[in-house]
Amino acid sequence: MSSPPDSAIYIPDMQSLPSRVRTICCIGAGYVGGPTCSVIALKCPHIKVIIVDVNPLRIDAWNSEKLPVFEPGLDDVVRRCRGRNLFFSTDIDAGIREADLIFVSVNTPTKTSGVGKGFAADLHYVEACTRRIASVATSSKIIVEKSTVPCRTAASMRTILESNTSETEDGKQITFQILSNPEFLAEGTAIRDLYNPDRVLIGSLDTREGKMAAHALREVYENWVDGSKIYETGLWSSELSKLAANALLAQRISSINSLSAICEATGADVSEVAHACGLDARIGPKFLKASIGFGGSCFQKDILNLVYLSESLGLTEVAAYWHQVILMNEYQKSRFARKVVQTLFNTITMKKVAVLGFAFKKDTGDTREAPAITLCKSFRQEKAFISIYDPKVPREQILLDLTEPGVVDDFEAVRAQVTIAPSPEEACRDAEAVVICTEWDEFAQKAEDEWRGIYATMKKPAFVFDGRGVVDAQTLRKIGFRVHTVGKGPQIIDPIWA
Ligand SMILES: NC(=O)c1ccc[n+]([C@@H]2O[C@H](COP(=O)([O-])OP(=O)(O)OC[C@H]3O[C@@H](n4cnc5c(N)ncnc54)[C@H](O)[C@@H]3O)[C@@H](O)[C@H]2O)c1
Ligand SMILES: O=c1ccn([C@@H]2O[C@H](COP(=O)(O)OP(=O)(O)O[C@H]3O[C@H](CO)[C@@H](O)[C@H](O)[C@H]3O)[C@@H](O)[C@H]2O)c(=O)[nH]1
Repeated sequence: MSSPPDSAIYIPDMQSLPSRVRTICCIGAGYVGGPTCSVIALKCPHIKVIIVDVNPLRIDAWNSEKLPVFEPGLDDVVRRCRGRNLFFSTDIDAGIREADLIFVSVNTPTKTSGVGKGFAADLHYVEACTRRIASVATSSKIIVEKSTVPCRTAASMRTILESNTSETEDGKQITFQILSNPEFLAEGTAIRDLYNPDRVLIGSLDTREGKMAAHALREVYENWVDGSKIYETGLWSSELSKLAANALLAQRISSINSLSAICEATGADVSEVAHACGLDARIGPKFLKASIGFGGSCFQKDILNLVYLSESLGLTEVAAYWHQVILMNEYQKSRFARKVVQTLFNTITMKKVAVLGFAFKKDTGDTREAPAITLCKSFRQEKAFISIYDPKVPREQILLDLTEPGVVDDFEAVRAQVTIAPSPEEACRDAEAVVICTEWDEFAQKAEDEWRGIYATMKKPAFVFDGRGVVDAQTLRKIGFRVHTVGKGPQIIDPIWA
């Protein structure tokens, strides 16, 4: 450390922040870090992008022909940049040292033990990255929170970084600026969303250095995003906006799903109700598709996080309000599972149930919080035989998802009860019911003849439970199927009109 000059207040000589970004390191090569930083590499050929991860298998896969994440368009992006200005590596320290700007894009799951268990975000991966950056950085850097984090996480990161800063070789103290830049991509449309985002949010401290750092990140995005779509806010607003956006989106789904229950009981049609409501420009048509419930790694986790934040702030009513969105989602899943059992004469024991689709939505192989898991687990409890077909989810992943952790011999029990079919036709052969859990195009576009073929191989009466509203119920009924579609009740003829 350089010694302070005599009789003067010691002000360390600070190494200024990089004003232009030349090298980016992304810590976390997952569903967000991989696609996001691959697109940055594609759109910014003058920037070197290094994506690092602790998981060597994941990095190997990113460096192979079979990427660890299935996402339409992603293969092409990676093929065009990998080895040019895009690199995947397990050498986290080298990546940190080389970068001017570091994205922290690690997982922030819900805590499973300790204080806040079941609600709060587990921030230990974020903290581990922050400490690693502090201990190995040899130059000033811009640190960007890409992970979804609770409001004020940047303050903790800042404290850790400032308590551990070192000096450059020529004795200048290195500095860090933290930005919040939450990611809004949805899986299945990630590349499209990244090419053409509704907005890019950059939160910074309201200081000269904070604004400079935000400007440097803005310049990266301006290589392909119109400047008017880049919205700069304070750090805490940016962090909270991410949780708020997911809570508002999920709330719409729980709202329409709650209405789907009323539709089923009255004979109203939820797709007509959604369309009628969505025609109001103030409501809008998107995100009003009734389903067996929302899944995915984000909605539930982020709302639980918001609930925990509200509780911690003593805002009990606010916490209860948002918690209801999750409770409604649980209700929707269990309501659908109950409907299957009730319709099949109150028992599915020893019956074969075909499940079409296991991913939490179409165009992804991701099964995190997939409603199909809840449904299949409840069919398992009813002692049904389950045959599952999904075009993208690997067999081992499905078996793992259906195994109860910590239950002795459950893996073998799952294998005895669950089969993974190579096609929808195979899954449905000899089944008593078909349950559609994911809206894959191949189910929606199945021709009448193909359904006829499926019908011929099933036990009779043959039932279809459409949890996504994707099949043409009338055509299927014509073939002979008995069809239940979420949000569509039996036509009740009121005696007045009969
Ligand atoms: N999945 C989505 O669609 C999505 C969208 C927007 C935001 N987010 C948020 O982005 C974050 C990442 O989500 P994801 O789906 O990419 O998670 P993920 O689990 O797919 O990827 C996270 C990666 O981080 C790695 N990692 C963890 N700790 C590390 C460390 N200390 N050093 C190096 N690597 C480490 C893990 O090995 C893993 O590969 C989460 O906070 C999530 O809420 C996710
Ligand atoms: O009208 C709808 C829309 C969606 N869903 C379901 O909701 C879940 C989530 O879908 P979606 O939001 O499209 O996918 P995610 O990849 O989870 O993306 C959400 O979560 C991400 C992670 O935070 C955010 O970045 C995205 O903006 C946000 O849409 C899926 O199970 C969908 O099937 C419905 O049931 N009805």
